[in-house]
Amino acid sequence: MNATPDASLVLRDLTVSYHSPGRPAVRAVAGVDLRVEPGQVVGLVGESGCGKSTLGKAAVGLLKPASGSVEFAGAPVTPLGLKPRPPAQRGLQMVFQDPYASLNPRRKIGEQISDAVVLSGGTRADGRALARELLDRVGLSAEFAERFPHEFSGGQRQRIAIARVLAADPSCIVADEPIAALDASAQASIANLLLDLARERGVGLLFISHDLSIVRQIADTVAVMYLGTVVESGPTDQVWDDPRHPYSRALISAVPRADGNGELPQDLPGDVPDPAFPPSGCRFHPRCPIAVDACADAEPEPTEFLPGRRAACSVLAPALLKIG
Ligand SMILES: Nc1ncnc2c1ncn2[C@@H]1O[C@H](COP(=O)(O)OP(=O)(O)OP(=O)(O)O)[C@@H](O)[C@H]1O
Repeated sequence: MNATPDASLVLRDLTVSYHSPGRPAVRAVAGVDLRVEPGQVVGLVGESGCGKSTLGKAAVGLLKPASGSVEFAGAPVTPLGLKPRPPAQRGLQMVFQDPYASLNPRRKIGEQISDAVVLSGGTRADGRALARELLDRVGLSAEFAERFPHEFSGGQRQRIAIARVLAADPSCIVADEPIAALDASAQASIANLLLDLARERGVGLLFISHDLSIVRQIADTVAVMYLGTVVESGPTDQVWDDPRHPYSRALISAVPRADGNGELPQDLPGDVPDPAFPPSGCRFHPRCPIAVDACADAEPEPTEFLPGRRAACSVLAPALLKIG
């Protein structure tokens, strides 16, 4: 099983909005460009509520874009439920935060893993054989195929969920906080399992997490989100060692939160604004230590100041380009 060579996931100027009665629309993702190449691990980080999950769901077709586009393997991703997915899009799969919710409690896990084989025209016997092989691959016993989800720990269930995704022979996996619900020892092993899949099978991985230290360990490139926009992106080591956008700087020098739920950016005044009422111009300007009056007027375009490195900041742009 090898990933399709052209199986890139490409988000272009993606905007996703939520509409609730009596409330202004919430642009939870506001004009994001992002690319995940085969075999590449892209980390998506940012504080709670910045739009990471919304972006992940739109990337696999669980939410419909308000504007912009999502393409996988050169074709637009079909929103789920509208019409049958083209076979090539079965290669785009999602791993969720809560593995239990994605498993049927009443069916043996071997059957659930084998469904993907049957869906793509194989026999149930082939599916069962593959399920045993994949359970072994994700570090579980092939004998577990005969058991039910409730018999497993959180970390084991996430391995089962990953085995089920692998049965669809994915070329790209969007993993939305796949370790957030797990205990510390399971967190590292699930993150490493996903990383191994990217390396061994050439699977592209969009790894969404508020855990900066895990992202730093496994991601090749990282995108930092703030209030629906990507403010900085680039090779992980470079962004970590030398963040340029004022928000990335604050996030990367972050302190762990007392509730264990990610990190809090340091030295920033105020809270993340309500995305139903985003600030004008640059969404970060009311909290930004280097903002000037003009930042309230125009939204900054991302500037590529070094190959593969972008930051969206009008104040820094001239200096960044000079450095680049
Ligand atoms: N179904 C919904 N209806 C209305 N607003 C929503 C809905 N789901 C999310 N939002 C809002 O969209 C914004 C982005 O939410 P999202 O869950 O994508 O962020 P996140 O970065 O993944 O946060 P978390 O890590 O807490 O899940 C938030 O302000 C959230 O309140």
